[in-house]
Amino acid sequence: MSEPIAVDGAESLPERVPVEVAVGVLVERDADGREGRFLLTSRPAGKVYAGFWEFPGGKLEAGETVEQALRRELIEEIGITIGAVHPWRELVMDYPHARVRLNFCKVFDWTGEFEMREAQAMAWQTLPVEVAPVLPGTIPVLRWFAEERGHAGPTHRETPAG
Ligand SMILES: Nc1nc2c([nH]c(=O)n2[C@@H]2O[C@H](COP(=O)(O)OP(=O)(O)OP(=O)(O)O)[C@@H](O)[C@H]2O)c(=O)[nH]1
Repeated sequence: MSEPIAVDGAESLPERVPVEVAVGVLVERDADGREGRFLLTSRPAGKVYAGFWEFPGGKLEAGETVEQALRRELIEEIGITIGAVHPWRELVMDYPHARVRLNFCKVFDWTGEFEMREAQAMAWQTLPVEVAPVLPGTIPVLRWFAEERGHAGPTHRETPAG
């Protein structure tokens, strides 16, 4: 797996055991199976990085697998029941507040109505992402999308438009 990515302020901290996080990358596909828009949600008020855009998900609870945590989090946070979970990539991020291992899973099928149960916002996006700012841990995912899709140029903006 790749080296951890450190956010400013985290470098001097001692080695920490990562907290496991299940992250859902919900992607729309067309009739030919080509991937299109993906879902970002904003972090709720009161959490670290409030207002930053990320992929929905959250920490594993004791005894849970990534898939179980993802199913639970997506019902709890955005009100949908997901179908098959496709493990995609892993990334360790060192934040000042925590070291996390992000277990990104693609999801192409879900049922239910989207309901932002933590008063977040949601946005279906393509590259380059229009919403800003995005969470540091989201930026590598946008790069992976760019590689998969042959997208050249910026993947996101640093500050909101306007
Ligand atoms: N959900 C999610 N978390 C991410 C992403 N990228 C990323 O670095 N993270 C980090 O992973 C951790 C996830 O924790 P969280 O606060 O969302 O999890 P949770 O819902 O279980 O939180 P809680 O402990 O407040 O109940 C945070 O440190 C967050 O900054 C992402 O794309 N999605």
